[in-house]
Amino acid sequence: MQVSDNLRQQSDQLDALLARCECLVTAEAMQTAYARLAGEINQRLAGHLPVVLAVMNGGLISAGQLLPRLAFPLELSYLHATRYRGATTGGALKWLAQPDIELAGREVLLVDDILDEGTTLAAVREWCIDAGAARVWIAVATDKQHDRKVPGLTADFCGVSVPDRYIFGEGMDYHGYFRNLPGIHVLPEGE
Ligand SMILES: O=P(O)(O)OC[C@H]1O[C@H](OP(=O)(O)OP(=O)(O)O)[C@H](O)[C@@H]1O
Ligand code: HPA
Repeated sequence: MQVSDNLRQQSDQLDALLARCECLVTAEAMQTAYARLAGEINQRLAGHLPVVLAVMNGGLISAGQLLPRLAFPLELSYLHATRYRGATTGGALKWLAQPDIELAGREVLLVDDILDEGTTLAAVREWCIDAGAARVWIAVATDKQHDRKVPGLTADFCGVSVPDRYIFGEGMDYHGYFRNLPGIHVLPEGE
């Protein structure tokens, strides 16, 4: 099948943009971070039969990296709550899918790619508590450093701290693209 000129041009533009971007955290450093994160989760949650919820879409990669490293029985599901929707600043949170596992009395581990302002994870945590979760834990691949966080919201398990810039890769997108990139990348200043 022929790729349209328009798609080919967009693909070339994304390649050109990526070539100008800086890699903040290498793929190797992320593998080290996932391994440490999984070790911490193993220590805290082994024996608790937690429900692990991947926060889609971004949490897909973090969950995929962490789950094979978790060495205890757990149940897995997902939810989709989004507020950036392809943009680089967040708006209102929209639920697209709710978890299909009964959470009453369960320990729940939310897995996401980034804790930025915390609006998403605060709302998801609240939803889980309303659904009867006994305790909600938060694991994120990255935690952005700034003072705009939802008060009281912190990650229990964090891979790497990142500066206050729009980042992508390891599940995080730039206008819907680059989630599949290993490592954490940042746009050139001012773009
Ligand atoms: O801490 P916050 O400021 O709320 O931002 C973090 C959230 O933003 C991203 O999701 P997004 O809304 O982009 O949805 P997506 O994962 O489907 O792209 C990311 O995956 C987190 O869930
Ligand atoms: O810096 C970011 N990059 C990608 N997705 C995000 N969602 C919240 N913050 C970010």
